[in-house]
Amino acid sequence: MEIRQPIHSEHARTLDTEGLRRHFLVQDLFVADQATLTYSQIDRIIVGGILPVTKPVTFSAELGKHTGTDYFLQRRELGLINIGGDARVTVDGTVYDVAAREALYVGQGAKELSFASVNAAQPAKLYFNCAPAHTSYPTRKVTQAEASPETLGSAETSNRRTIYKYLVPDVLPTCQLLMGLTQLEPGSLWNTMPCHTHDRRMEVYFYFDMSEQAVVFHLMGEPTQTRHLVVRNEQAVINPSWSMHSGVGTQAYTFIWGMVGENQVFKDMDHVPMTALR
Ligand SMILES: O=C[C@H](O)[C@@H](O)CC(=O)C(=O)O
Ligand SMILES: [Zn+2]
Repeated sequence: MEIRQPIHSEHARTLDTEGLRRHFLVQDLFVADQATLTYSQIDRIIVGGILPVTKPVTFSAELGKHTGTDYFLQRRELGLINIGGDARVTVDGTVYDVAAREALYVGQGAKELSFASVNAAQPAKLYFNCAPAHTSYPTRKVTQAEASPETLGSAETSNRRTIYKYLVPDVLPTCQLLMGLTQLEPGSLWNTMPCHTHDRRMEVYFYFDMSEQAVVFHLMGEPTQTRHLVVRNEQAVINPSWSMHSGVGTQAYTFIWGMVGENQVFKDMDHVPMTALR
């Protein structure tokens, strides 16, 4: 498990390209027959990917050492969204068939988890966020139709997109984790502009559905001290609470957002006036 320390906004201002990438960018999320995990000390979120190909992937007993618990989810909850082929996820003996663009919430206390691809030629790709939890809510699958889609933006401003809210209080209870997926329409390139912060929650963006040539210029930093990261397909960015988060691509793309922190009100955002951006 890779550990990322938290970072002060005054430190972040001083970083060059390599420094920004080292602290905020998560690369190589999907490795065949493995689970990759990056543990950020910002709200103690764990960001990861699971790519089962020739055999099911399980969480090793070693992981409990990192969390100081008997097993990985003893005091944690987990949310995943499948961006690959059909998956079969087994949680303490119960099998969940998780197709492309479906999500699975796994409640605190789940002991035995196994992640398999239904067809090795079209392996499942499970992107997940995992956060400390204080109680156990039921494990449940959420389909895209259940994820209260909301389309906003316009072609004129190149930001026409649909936000699918999978793991939000309107759909199911979680301790703190919120997760969803935003899909841009062809020809639209911008996400989350006009932009916002939410001092009460941190947020991770994971970009995918991109060709090898495509990049997203992910914008972050204090609104008066913006910086950018060049992000490629299937890479994630850790955005601290003080950071705005937005992006513009060379082509349309899709991204998964995940938030943890103080409250679960999706609309609780501090909108940044366009005139304030530097
Ligand atoms: O706090 C909420 C998150 O930043 C995202 O949901 C925003 C987003 O998907 C978008 O505007 O496209
Ligand atoms: Zn946000």
